[in-house]
Amino acid sequence: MAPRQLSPLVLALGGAAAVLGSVLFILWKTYFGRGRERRWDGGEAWWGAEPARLPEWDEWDPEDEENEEPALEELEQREVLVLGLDGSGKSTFLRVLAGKPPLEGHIPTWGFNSVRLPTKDFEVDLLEIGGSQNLRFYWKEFVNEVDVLVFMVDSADRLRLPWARQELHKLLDKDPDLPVVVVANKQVRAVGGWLRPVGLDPQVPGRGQGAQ
Ligand SMILES: Nc1nc2c(ncn2[C@@H]2O[C@H](COP(=O)(O)OP(=O)(O)OP(=O)(O)O)[C@@H](O)[C@H]2O)c(=O)[nH]1
Ligand SMILES: [Mg+2]
Repeated sequence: MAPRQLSPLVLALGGAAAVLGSVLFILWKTYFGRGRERRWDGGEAWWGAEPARLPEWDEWDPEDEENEEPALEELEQREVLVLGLDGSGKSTFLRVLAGKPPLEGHIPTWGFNSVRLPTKDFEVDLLEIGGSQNLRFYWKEFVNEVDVLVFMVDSADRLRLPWARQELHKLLDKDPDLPVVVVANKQVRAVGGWLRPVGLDPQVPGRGQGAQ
């Protein structure tokens, strides 16, 4: 029997997904540079660093400029990849970190979304890649480029916890040394525990697990 022909719609969707992936990859490379060396040091918890504070207008004195801290462009950068299934709360997390109110309803991220947070010593770039199924394929391309992975889990979405677990473990297989923070989101709506369903032991040192 002759093999079935792929419909033009399937071909077009496949082509669009491939183009989107390539664009994502090029943008990422342009944005963060190629082959970053991970600068993780367990004793150096840079995310606890004091946020940069801009001076109040009446505090500003031009004579202080010589003693000023390095300009933002001179600061070292840290890259944080924020992944998780669609609807787990990645965009909301980034918005809240950037001091913006959460959006009403779920507006899927069809590519990526980023926030830059200055701290006293570093600039931290957080990059979300959308969690819909056709974008998950590209996640693994980025894990070796970042300093930390934040993996967002919707604690209330119990039916999809095994999928979340599977996706997380695929990423960890790709880079076993990657520092990971698992955020158990939407806990108010969840019933029961969450860490074990995603396959991580809360007692294992070296894998930070955050909970919201
Ligand atoms: N109750 C509750 N709802 C949340 C929380 N965080 C996000 N949401 C809601 O969950 C829905 C999805 O949130 P998003 O931040 O868009 O999810 P996402 O992970 O970025 O989804 P994709 O971009 O599709 O991968 C939205 O309706 C949010 O308002 C939370 O902590 N608690
Ligand atoms: Mg999103």
